[in-house]
Amino acid sequence: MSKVLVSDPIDQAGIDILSQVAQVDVKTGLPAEELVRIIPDYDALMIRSETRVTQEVIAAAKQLKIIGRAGVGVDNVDVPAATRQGIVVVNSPEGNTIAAAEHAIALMLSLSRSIPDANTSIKSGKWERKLFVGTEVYKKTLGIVGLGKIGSHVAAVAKTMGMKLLAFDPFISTERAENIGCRLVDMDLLLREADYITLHIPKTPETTHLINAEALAKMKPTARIINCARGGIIDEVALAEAIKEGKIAGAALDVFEKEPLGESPLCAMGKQVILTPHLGASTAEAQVNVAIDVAEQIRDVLLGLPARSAVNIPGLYPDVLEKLKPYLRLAETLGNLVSQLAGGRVESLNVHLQGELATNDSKPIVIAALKGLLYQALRERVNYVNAGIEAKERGIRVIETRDNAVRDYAGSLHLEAKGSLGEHSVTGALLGDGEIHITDINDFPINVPPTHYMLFTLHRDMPGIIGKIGSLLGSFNVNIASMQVGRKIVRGDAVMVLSLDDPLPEGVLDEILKVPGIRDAYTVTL
Ligand SMILES: NC(=O)C1=CN([C@@H]2O[C@H](COP(=O)(O)OP(=O)(O)OC[C@H]3O[C@@H](n4cnc5c(N)ncnc54)[C@H](O)[C@@H]3O)[C@@H](O)[C@H]2O)C=CC1
Ligand SMILES: O=C(O)CCC(=O)C(=O)O
Repeated sequence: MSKVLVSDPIDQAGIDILSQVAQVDVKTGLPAEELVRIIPDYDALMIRSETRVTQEVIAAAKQLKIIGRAGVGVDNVDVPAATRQGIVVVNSPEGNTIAAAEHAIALMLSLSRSIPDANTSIKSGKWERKLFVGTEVYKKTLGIVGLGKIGSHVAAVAKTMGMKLLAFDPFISTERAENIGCRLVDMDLLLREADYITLHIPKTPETTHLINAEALAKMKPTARIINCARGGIIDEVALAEAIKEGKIAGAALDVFEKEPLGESPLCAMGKQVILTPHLGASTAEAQVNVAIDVAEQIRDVLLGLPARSAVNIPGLYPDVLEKLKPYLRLAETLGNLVSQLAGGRVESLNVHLQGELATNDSKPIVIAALKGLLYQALRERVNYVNAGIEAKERGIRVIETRDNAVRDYAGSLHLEAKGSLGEHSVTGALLGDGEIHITDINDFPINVPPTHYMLFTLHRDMPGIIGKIGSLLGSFNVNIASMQVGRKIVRGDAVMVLSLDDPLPEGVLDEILKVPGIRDAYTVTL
């Protein structure tokens, strides 16, 4: 039975799903060295934001197949190291969107009405009404940095509160921003015009200290900033300084450069600063959502199925994935077949997508073909995560061509491998019921389903040759399940494809190659 380690607090709904397929060990608050010590035992790791999955943890995780982050940000996981090791990293891109957006709005309103300090004041027996006169957000300008899932929901809520909306996001169109009710502007203008700024971007090298002393100096002295995205996007030292010097009016932070926060100049500041301990996703609803979302993906991967929100393999929406699944099987089978025909080192792979396959996102199909192509070399070590990297590291050039005209099948796939021992090609398609058929080998038309043991010959089309091969196999007690011949002209070159019930015993291939008229023969195991 598979083993899953849950190293951060996760809702029981997720544990229940994992328990259907695995032994689940919940061990939270593990010191780093303890995680490194026990991780070799586990097939899957489920975390939130506390556990740091470093290169050292990944190097020790010899049988880990998947890391599930019950949340959005995967900055606590060394994703490149996981990818190199073929470990899928999944997250829950939408499970906590509403929670994080509502927390940002709550912080904005708390800042404008000093709610935390007013609460502390009254509970200490005071009645300080004058001290807590606030400002309204109505008709004020909100600058949203990052108009993705959370930023868009913040926009929708802020709009209904009568706020004017500016947005900075270099990766979305003006039209999309306008549909959400935002004016897309550059960062400089947003900093200068906004009364409130809220950050909803990932932490990347480009966004680290995006809000530094220089940016803070551009803001209005009455402006306030909210960070519910990632610590480190704001330079905390520069922020404390800017508030102290009256360059801006205040800030609310849920995330910090170092978590837990510990000592910080921000802690000593009054009602202008509100701090929460990374609570953006901490609602009952969001925790159930992310736990279920990620646990289902871990369960699927442990059962050998693809994950719907993997961050280090081509991302696919579930409905697209469902439609592509049979084609992924086709691509993998053909990749495996063509690598066995090629026999030696493959230098380039031409992937030609035909018909409806050409209209889909082709990246997963190419990855599946590479996974199949590398299977003989890497066996279980190759997967959807590392197939692209492994192919690149082996210097395999991948050429992709496409033709969306529909021919004999709704969609078909043609793979052409060039390598140290020559050139080979295979074409395959799906029948109506999803069954895979090989429709072409080295440009000879055939029509056979792939089977576990197969024999392919290239020979001269001449009387008696089929009988001779049949008798030869019979003499070695190899049973033929089906046989088909493909040729272009009568008595020219031809291919023969045999599905066998048994593997070919050693030495039989040499005997086949001695049969007059046989030019080449290949055994294939799929
Ligand atoms: N405080 C908390 O507990 C939570 C924090 N988060 C964080 O919130 C952030 C946003 O999450 P989502 O909206 O789900 O992500 P998303 O991927 O839907 O949106 C991110 C947006 O940022 C934009 N962006 C990327 N680089 C940018 C740049 N340099 N300048 C401006 N825009 C840029 C992207 O185009 C995208 O539209 C993430 O950092 C996530 O980790 C998410 C959930 C909970
Ligand atoms: O797991 C958490 O509580 C943090 C959520 C978060 O920061 C995220 O989803 O990016």
